[in-house]
Amino acid sequence: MDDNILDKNLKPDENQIEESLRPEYLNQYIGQHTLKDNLNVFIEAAKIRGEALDHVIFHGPPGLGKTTLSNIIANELGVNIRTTSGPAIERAGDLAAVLSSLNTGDVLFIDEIHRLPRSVEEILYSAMEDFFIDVIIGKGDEARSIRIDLPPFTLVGATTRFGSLSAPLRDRFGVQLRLEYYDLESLITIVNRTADIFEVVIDKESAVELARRSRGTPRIANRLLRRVRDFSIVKKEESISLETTNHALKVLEVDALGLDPVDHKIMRTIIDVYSGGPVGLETVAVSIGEEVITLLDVYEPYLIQQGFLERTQRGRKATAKSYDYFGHKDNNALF
Ligand SMILES: Nc1ncnc2c1ncn2[C@@H]1O[C@H](COP(=O)(O)OP(=O)(O)OP(=O)(O)O)[C@@H](O)[C@H]1O
Ligand SMILES: [Mg+2]
Repeated sequence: MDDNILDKNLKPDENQIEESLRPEYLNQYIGQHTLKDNLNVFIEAAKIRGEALDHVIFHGPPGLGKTTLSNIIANELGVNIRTTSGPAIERAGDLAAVLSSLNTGDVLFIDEIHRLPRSVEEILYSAMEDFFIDVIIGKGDEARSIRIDLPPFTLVGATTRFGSLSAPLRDRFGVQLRLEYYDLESLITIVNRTADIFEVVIDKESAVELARRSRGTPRIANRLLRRVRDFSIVKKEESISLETTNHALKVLEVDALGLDPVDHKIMRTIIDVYSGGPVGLETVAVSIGEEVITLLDVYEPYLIQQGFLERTQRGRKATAKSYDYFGHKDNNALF
């Protein structure tokens, strides 16, 4: 398949489509009820107090809505948002420049915040805690440090790897929110909402099927819907049928549980080659020719959540449930 449904790197046109699908306010945001309720209280309280919202960190697997929520925070507060990302900020000076351009109450969104270089991260400590930064001007004997005061602002961070954040950085986020995989009902609502925006009609059972096979992830639900829509258009359907949905998902190699060939390779390797484990994820990655990071961020969390994979001190293990599902000779039958 040339086009991986799970790919995190969006093509330019896809980027635009994602933008067009982003809910702008909290009341349009589907699912994640506990998180939403909490966030709503913090936002309302900040507005009543007339103060900047406490710093917020969103963490969880890709495509669940971290970037979307960061933008929603700025919209709800009625402030400007500056967006950057960990890998984009190479030097302390880059961050100092961004910070000193903020206005009172603004949101600074740092995506992939776990990838900030350490020297840059250290600048954030005083900025987050006491709203100032110390900047070194000049070199050698001439070097001196000057203090720049910052307006109160809200740092919003997003990460797929909460565990990789250093403790000092993590502790400076007063609000720490974890996104969970979406339940079926929320995903059905998301599929129907996206269908409305795309101006396509979809059968009820097709929406359920897409929701069921989208790995609890809105981004995947939206992508699958786009692909299925293409099949439906070619067949000149008035409404996306279940038959077309099933056919498209088969062609896209998405199995009945939303798992793809890489999931299958991971589990088959652990079961067949490593007798069910425990085996290090690095070893599995090498065996199947995928990057460890991809397995860690994208594949493993869902396999664990579905009860197929277990993380132990000595490595990953296949569960009894995974033997039931993946242990067949002919796994192609599952697609
Ligand atoms: N609760 C939701 N309701 C409707 N659409 C949603 C919801 N959450 C996310 N989406 C849609 O899913 C897509 C992916 O969301 P988003 O970009 O916010 O994910 P992310 O967590 O930032 O992912 P990544 O870790 O890859 O950066 C967006 O197009 C967004 O509109
Ligand atoms: Mg994002």
